[in-house]
Amino acid sequence: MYSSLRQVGRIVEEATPESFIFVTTKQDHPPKYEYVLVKSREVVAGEEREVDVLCQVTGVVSRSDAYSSRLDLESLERIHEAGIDDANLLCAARTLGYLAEEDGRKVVLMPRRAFFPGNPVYLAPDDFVREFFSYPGEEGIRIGSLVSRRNVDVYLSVNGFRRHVAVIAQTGAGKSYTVGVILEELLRLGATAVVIDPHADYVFLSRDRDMRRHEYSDRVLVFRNPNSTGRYDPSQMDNVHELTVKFSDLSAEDVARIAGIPEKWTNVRKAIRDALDKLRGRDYTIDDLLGELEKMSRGGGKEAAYASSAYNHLVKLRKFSVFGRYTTSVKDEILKPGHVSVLDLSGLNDASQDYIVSTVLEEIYRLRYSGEFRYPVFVVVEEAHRFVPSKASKRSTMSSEIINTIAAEGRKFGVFLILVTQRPSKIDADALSQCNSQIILRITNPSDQRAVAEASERLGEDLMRDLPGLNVGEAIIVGELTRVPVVVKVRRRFTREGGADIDLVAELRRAREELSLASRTYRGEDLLSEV
Ligand SMILES: Nc1ncnc2c1ncn2[C@@H]1O[C@H](COP(=O)(O)OP(=O)(O)OP(=O)(O)O)[C@@H](O)[C@H]1O
Repeated sequence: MYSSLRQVGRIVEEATPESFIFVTTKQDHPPKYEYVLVKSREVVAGEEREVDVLCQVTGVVSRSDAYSSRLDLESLERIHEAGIDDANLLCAARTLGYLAEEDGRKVVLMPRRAFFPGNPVYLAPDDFVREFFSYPGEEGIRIGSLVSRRNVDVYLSVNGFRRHVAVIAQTGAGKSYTVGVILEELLRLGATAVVIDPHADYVFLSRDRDMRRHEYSDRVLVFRNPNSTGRYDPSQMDNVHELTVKFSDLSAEDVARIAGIPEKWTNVRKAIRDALDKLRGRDYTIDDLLGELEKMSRGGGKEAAYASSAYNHLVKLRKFSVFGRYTTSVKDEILKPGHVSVLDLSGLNDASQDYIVSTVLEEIYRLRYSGEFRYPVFVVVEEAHRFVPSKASKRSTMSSEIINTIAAEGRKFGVFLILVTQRPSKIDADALSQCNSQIILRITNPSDQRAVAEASERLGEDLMRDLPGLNVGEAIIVGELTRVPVVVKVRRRFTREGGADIDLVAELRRAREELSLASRTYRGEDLLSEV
């Protein structure tokens, strides 16, 4: 099938259908992550036939008997001078599978029969590798290229998003960048998506890297809360809308929670309830509630003290002008077919963000559940551990229930989650394990590595070991998004990032220029002369 198969080794010692080792050459050995091909005989559709099995190098070891660790340096030098070179090179490889057709679709099957010692190992041709990592036409989205072969593009299965996705990495490893690539592709496919964006990382999605509009600009909407700390000027951007919540829609419990009044402060909470009772039937604002509490605090006794305490907590909320006279409608404004809507929650306290996320997600779910919204919806939740925390953290949030519901039932109603987190050990294990696919970038923290391993059955020990060694923008992808686990260099974004690392050198240079501070480069001689 492949005219120019190049042999790079032979299988030695024990070999199983899952893994084997092969001896290769020192000059030209396949590096770690490289793809190799081994031929095997398997029963496919009732017939035994030869199949080409894709395998991946998981480790490379060189060994020598002559250069023994028991010898001293002089003896080793003598061996070297005598021109003895008995080192050989061994590669460990794991099997990824062979391609077969089932119901007109390409599937990857694992071989059942062992490979045999002595069998040749070939370098896998590019076209063979490509078949594993591509999907026909609109069935795939291009995420990047193979780390080990940059000329082989990697696509994710669009249908793989049906069973939710988790994007996990430590800070700065490239999570938001990767999600940006996915959103670009979803825009191209005309998908409807809502992005929960606590740090205004996605607000420039409508602009290219040079801040120019691109062909999908009109289909990116940004909902900016009045407290946003996002570094963008709405007047210079397209499709920026205000994100607000009608204060009088909040229950007494919601108000107390958002104001940070602990549940056990029942008397203070009651003061809020009493004040709200007096305002019922009116379209009141936070100032009206503060007015009522102030009146109550002027009376005598304990009630006045509780009202005063409630006042002092609530007055801090006033600065969150997100709570106004109008609730931005999910049905009529946020959820627009074929649009990506970014909810910029930056600058709000955790409880306000939590309230907004829970109400927005509940409404999205309702609209899909009832059939009122006819298209599938992708929901990106950045900082997911803050909205759906682990049970062990003993933190309760309003949004965890709806996120767990969507994680468990959403796929039946066409709501698909992309949970993004830098703390997998801090996110609810149930929600994480409902994400059938994981895109995992660099993680060095052992407890986070453990949490990832627990949530993903497909992340074998080999891949686990690779997590700390990934570079920025490199990801291991496992699950239904790909036919076989893959290590990818995520492609460049064409849209502009919102939360990219700042160029500190350039920023300091600008500060020096603006402050007219002289900059001086020290050379070695200068320093010596000063001493
Ligand atoms: N695939 C990539 N190609 C090029 N640059 C990348 C890639 N991925 C990430 N980067 C760069 O690395 C930096 C960190 O990326 P990003 O902001 O996505 O990380 P993060 O994991 O989301 O971090 P945080 O948790 O702090 O938000 C950015 O400056 C970004 O430009």
